[in-house]
Amino acid sequence: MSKPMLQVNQISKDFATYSVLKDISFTIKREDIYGLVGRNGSGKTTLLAIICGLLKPDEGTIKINGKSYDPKQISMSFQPTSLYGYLTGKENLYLLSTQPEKAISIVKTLHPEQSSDVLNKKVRSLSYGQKQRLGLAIALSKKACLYLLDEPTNGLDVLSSENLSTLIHDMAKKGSSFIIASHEWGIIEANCTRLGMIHEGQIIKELHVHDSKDEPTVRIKTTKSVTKEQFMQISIIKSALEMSPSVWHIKLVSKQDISTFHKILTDKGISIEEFMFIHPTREWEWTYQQLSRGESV
Ligand SMILES: Nc1ncnc2c1ncn2[C@@H]1O[C@H](COP(=O)(O)OP(=O)(O)OP(=O)(O)O)[C@@H](O)[C@H]1O
Repeated sequence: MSKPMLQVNQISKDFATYSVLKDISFTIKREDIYGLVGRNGSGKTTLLAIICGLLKPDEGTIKINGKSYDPKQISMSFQPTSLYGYLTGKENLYLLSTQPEKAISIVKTLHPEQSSDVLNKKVRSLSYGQKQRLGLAIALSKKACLYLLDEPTNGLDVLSSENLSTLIHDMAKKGSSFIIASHEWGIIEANCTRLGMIHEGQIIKELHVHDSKDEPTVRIKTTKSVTKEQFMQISIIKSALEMSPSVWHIKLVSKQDISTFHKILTDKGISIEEFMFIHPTREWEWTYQQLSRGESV
């Protein structure tokens, strides 16, 4: 097993009397794309700011490749509000990026058709999404081993989001790691290899996306009402959660069980009118929605 590239050890942070982060620990390996999810105010930005050295934790340590690190090894996405409005996009890149030519090429990659406007117009006349592309280009052009992207798809159109995903994948394949904090499940599903859910100052759940595909979840709608006990008597079912009347999320013990799933249900007298696979990150989306509504999970 490869060694962790990033080690976050027992990080705590209070603002006045409010504990934002409480004893947070997790690790990231080379090429991981780690999705940090949690409702507004859960501490995602605070954690990213601590990891990149902008904010000091009250307790805990951050290590990269087993050593205390130089913040130069980390690149955090640049908020579009930090750009200079009276300069053009290109002038901002020359001022704020350590590799402006690379940043220009990233702007072109994100949205080829609009890149000339984004690079040559004064930033104050650009839309939020166009400024976001400049911010991303500044962050992604820096030579770093870890990239921290805070809400990277805010304001981006579909084309720019898709191109951003391709760019992230390409960089990860070459050895870069990412932490992406986002409320937008499209970017999480398209990219993340691991997820961490932050709630009340702690990471309460972690998911290895690839591993969880071994225990697939299906969403079914039954023609008649079925109880949880009936499902749980079936040996290939690991868990059953009723989402709404007759709509269930069923986790199977193994992906091999998919081929026999229909037949076993039919043998037990359970017929289904709808069936679909659920991507592991989508299961999380429901948990996240429950948390956002203030429900316990
Ligand atoms: N400098 C600060 N001083 C005092 N409180 C702060 C400061 N920065 C953040 N907070 C508080 O810490 C909590 C966590 O904020 P943070 O921005 O980290 O959350 P977040 O998960 O990134 O939220 P969002 O999803 O809305 O971006 C919030 O309650 C916020 O008000």
